[in-house]
Amino acid sequence: MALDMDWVRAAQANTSAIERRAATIGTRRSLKKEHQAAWLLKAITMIDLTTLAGDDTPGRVRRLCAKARQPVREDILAALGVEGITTGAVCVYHEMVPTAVAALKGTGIPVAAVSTGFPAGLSPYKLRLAEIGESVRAGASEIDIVISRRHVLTGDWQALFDEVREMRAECGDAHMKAILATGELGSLRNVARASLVAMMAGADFIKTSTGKESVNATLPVSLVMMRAIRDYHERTGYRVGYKPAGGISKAKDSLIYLSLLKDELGDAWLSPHLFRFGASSLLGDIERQLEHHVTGHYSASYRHAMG
Ligand SMILES: O=C[C@H](O)COP(=O)(O)O
Repeated sequence: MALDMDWVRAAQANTSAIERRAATIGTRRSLKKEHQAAWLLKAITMIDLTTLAGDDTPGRVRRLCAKARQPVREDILAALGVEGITTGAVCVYHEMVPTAVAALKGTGIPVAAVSTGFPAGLSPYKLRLAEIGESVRAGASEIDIVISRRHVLTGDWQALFDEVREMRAECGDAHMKAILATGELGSLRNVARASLVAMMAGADFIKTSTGKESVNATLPVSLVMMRAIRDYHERTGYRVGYKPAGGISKAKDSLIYLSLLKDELGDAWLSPHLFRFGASSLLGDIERQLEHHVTGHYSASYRHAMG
């Protein structure tokens, strides 16, 4: 759609009310026993299993892909009466895309590539756009772009809109997740406005963080972004997905995010098509909790290594 500046300017965020609401989220619901196990299995299907490190190697990426195909030990799944679950996607840097695509061949698990000068988004604009096409041609079917934070910080919504729209066009058939890097946007009001502009420009998902900012996914930010998604759906009929990313490493936290998602956006969003966790180590803790559910014992976390 066109950039609707009246709508963008009208977006506000009452920080103290949002923080109060966020503080109660983890205290209101408690999932036990098989309900907890079922929600944790659901969470696994929504993980973008991620490795974004300078020392990534093909071997590490292949091990991560093996984990994406078989995220939980077979005996634990058998005891739960479940089979055939996988993570939502595997997320890597461009250079690792061909390795991940080959390792996931035939599984239907998509490969997501971080792009556009990730994480800072400050390389030459033309190169940032070209990077998207390179990753799509290498086989990535999901592209996680980073926005120029300065457009938000200077209130240049038109520049942000144009940038995201051009990036969306470069993605072609690939799904685009727009990383807002909320920890660098200065205020929750800016988060609300940037979320709206990214959706107006065609983002399929809005994502909190690269995982490299000093503050990554938080509950207050999630509340603001989910409400922007709800608002956008109510006004346009389009469902945009949500991806909190960075620092989500505990099974308990994943349940809190899913409960917030259900409260704010409803059951339609409880699917990998509309919700993902960007996380490198969350799966290990979830597997550990599932093992505890089945055996009554906790194993050491090193037994649930990711890569
Ligand atoms: O998008 C995903 C993040 O980079 C992962 O962050 P994490 O290593 O804190 O889980």
